[in-house]
Amino acid sequence: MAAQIWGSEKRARRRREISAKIAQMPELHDSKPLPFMTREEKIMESARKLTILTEKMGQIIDPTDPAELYHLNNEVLGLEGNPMALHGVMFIPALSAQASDEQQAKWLPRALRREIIGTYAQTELGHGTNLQNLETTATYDLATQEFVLHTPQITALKWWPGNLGKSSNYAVVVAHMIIKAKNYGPHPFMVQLRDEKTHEPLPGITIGDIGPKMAYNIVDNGFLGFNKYRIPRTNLLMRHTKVEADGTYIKPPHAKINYSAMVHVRAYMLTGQAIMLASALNIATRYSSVRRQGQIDKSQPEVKVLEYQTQQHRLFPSIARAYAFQFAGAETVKLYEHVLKEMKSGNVSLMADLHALTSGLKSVVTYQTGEGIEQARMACGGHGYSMASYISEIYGVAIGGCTYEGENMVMLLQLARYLVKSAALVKSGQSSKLGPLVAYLGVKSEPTSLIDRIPNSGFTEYVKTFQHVSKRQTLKAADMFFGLMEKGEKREIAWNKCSVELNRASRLHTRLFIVEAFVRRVNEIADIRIKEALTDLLHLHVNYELLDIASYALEDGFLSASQLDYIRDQVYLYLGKIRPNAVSLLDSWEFSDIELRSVLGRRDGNVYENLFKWAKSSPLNKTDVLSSVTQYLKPMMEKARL
Ligand SMILES: CCCCCCCC/C=C\CCCCCCCCCC(=O)SCCNC(=O)CCNC(=O)[C@H](O)C(C)(C)COP(=O)(O)OP(=O)(O)OC[C@H]1O[C@@H](n2cnc3c(N)ncnc32)[C@H](O)[C@@H]1OP(=O)(O)O
Ligand SMILES: Cc1cc2nc3c(=O)[nH]c(=O)nc-3n(C[C@H](O)[C@H](O)[C@H](O)COP(=O)(O)OP(=O)(O)OC[C@H]3O[C@@H](n4cnc5c(N)ncnc54)[C@H](O)[C@@H]3O)c2cc1C
Repeated sequence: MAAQIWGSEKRARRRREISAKIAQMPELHDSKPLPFMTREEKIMESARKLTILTEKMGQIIDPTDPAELYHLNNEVLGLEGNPMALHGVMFIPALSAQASDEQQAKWLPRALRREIIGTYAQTELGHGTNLQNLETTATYDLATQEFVLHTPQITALKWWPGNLGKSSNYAVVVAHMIIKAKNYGPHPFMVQLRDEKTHEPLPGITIGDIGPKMAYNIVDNGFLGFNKYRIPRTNLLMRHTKVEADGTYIKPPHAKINYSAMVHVRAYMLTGQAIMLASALNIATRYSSVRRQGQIDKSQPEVKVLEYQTQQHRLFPSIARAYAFQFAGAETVKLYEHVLKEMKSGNVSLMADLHALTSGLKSVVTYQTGEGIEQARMACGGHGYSMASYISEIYGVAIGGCTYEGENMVMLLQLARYLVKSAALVKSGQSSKLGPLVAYLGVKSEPTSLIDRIPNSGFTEYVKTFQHVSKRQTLKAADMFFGLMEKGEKREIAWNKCSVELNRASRLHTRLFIVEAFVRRVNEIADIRIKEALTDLLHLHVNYELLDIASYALEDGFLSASQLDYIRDQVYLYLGKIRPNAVSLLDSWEFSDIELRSVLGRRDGNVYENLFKWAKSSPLNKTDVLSSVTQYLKPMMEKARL
């Protein structure tokens, strides 16, 4: 199963080897539990491990393999981030995709050797989503052949970029490029921020940390201001766009090609989210198979809480989602790598499809991951609320994904643009022009769903039902939009008035893609036992998801009430079937105790001993009487007794 999850036997084996090596290297372990550290201590601890990794990485992993790097990162540095998180996730990808060959030769080897630390500075205090209204300017000075970076007012301060505050000395900065008083829109520039020897900010740069966040606090998200700060013309990233010495602007082959670093993260973060969801579920499911509370049959002893149907219903559909996200994520990364290769050689024809797909997936996956992690936390009762479970930290990090790389509502609306264009093709009889991901919009569906009507139809009728509801909602939302415009509404106003319906269409389309990716994967599996276990999980997935969106299929009578009863019964049937495999389905992800960082979810299952040991090690327990008591509470009580 691990091979299915991680993509191959070899990958699963390598993960085990890497975990085993790390287990033997105490210098790479947390020196004490992270929840007992201050933010400063955590940052220090992370930097300590990071430097050891820079020295020893080659002994543990193949540093050119992103999957091995990611695993090493999760084990050693953990999901709370590290001082170079953005260096790998965005700075290097931005240089790789947007710098010219000559620029790459100058900067990439230095970045890869970690001679310099970089980040991606785009968002500002006043604008994140609406890139067209960023305020930082890069004005070309023809006389010196330099760009002058400037922050005209407080809202133009860069705000949020990870590791910008204290760790990075370089950044890819996105600023509006102005040449001879003409604004060419946001463009990426390579900018040195700090002196390479002293790490002091360079003159003209104001920089710092934005303060503690809901989670992800090892990362020093930062602010940055420029006071007429000059950089050479050749620091504009020039793979696709060029500015010649005389100020001539050469436009890129696609207007949004400079957004590629964002698409990179959107494509890769899906598996990151799947891992966080599976981690939280692993903790909760292990704990639920140890925790005994109450009886189902009063004549019998207390049961493991995992025997309760409500507990299974809380956890198992999310187990199915974690697998589904992992499989959909693997497909998306493949597509991304293909499009990136094409893009580098000038073929931009697939960019729109990739953008639409990743925008939808990013939104649905992060939202459902957050839901699943929070349910996992509640499924642990009181102990879920303790940092000993570590689930609240996992939640805090994962839920950030709903916001970063494009706020979810906004990204769903990006997919909706693509769906509305596709709907227009269908309506004008040009269905043959539809891309493969939306081809179903042009296919006539049966008048009613055939779920429960055709024996041994596998998952086909489920997929057709998802296609039907997605198509119907897309066409309905598009009709509403076109209708408003026909009535004379301005395009943008009409769009806003339909945006809730449009986003519903985007979610349904994305959920269909996720279901199809799961079906495709199960169909490919040769090993009969693995296929059987995943088929059970897929049954739960399609029935649970369909029940969740049933109102869309009921409103036009595509599904009947009796079919809905059947679907509901199937959910209950598969909850029971999955119960014996539940812990194994999560243990198959092979997270080590070091990586999970959860006292509650340790592999040994000694929950109570571990919790008591952990509580005793709390810094508050170093002394029996705290100074808060001697200084305030004791005098208060004494005064009251007089
Ligand atoms: C095995 C390895 C695993 C590695 C895993 C790593 C994963 C790590 C996981 C977890 C760890 C946590 C790590 C945390 C890192 C945090 C990093 C966070 C970094 C950031 O947040 S950076 C800042 C991100 N900011 C945004 O995303 C801003 C969002 N806004 C936008 O993207 C745009 O403004 C917009 C897309 C919303 C609108 O752009 P705009 O220019 O105004 O364009 P429109 O007018 O709306 O559209 C015009 C037209 O363009 C099309 N289009 C837009 N974008 C693209 C694109 N990227 N590609 C192609 N086409 C695009 C759009 O669809 C329109 O087309 P149309 O006119 O409809 O045809
Ligand atoms: C953990 C974390 C890490 C980050 N790292 C980085 C980084 O490394 N580099 C970087 O540059 N940035 C980074 N960011 C910033 C992040 O990319 C932005 O916060 C994000 O893009 C959302 O933009 P915003 O904050 O402007 O939200 P806003 O756009 O102000 O969103 C507020 C609300 O307005 C709604 N809204 C906005 N526009 C529209 C619209 N057109 N239609 C409908 N509704 C709309 C949104 O849906 C939302 O409900 C990070 C953020 C976080 C939380």
